[in-house]
Amino acid sequence: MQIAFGSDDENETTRAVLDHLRERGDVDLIETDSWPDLGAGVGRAVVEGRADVGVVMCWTGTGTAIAANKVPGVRAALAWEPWIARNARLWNDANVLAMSLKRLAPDVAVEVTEAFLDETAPDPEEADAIRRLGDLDRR
Ligand SMILES: O=C(CO)[C@H](O)[C@H](O)COP(=O)(O)O
Repeated sequence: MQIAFGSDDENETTRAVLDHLRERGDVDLIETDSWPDLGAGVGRAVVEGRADVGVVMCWTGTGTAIAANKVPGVRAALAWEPWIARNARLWNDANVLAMSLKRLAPDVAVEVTEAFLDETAPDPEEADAIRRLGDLDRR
């Protein structure tokens, strides 16, 4: 699996997530300390096919999620617990995971990341809703 990863700061939580991502696949590190550029850079890596999924982190997780979602084709989801991450994949076909590097403990952030990566395909029952999300990119 190719994973694009970007974080605008570094701490125990980001290091734990990055270590986990490196166990799960090849990591393309997007490096800039500007969170809008970071979110968009990870988003572009995903929609341009250089990565299967992306993971973004900033203090809140929200700024990088918003920036990633500005890239047409990105479905970035902010998650803080595994259930949210898993269902963002299943029900929203999320292709970028966003997390707060300040508010998640390292083990929780790794569990959230694992849940996100473990779900590899959306729920077929959500196909129509996911198609409608794609339509919004084209309006
Ligand atoms: O959480 C964030 C954006 O949502 C940023 O990480 C936070 O605002 C710090 O950014 P900067 O160091 O550029 O001021």
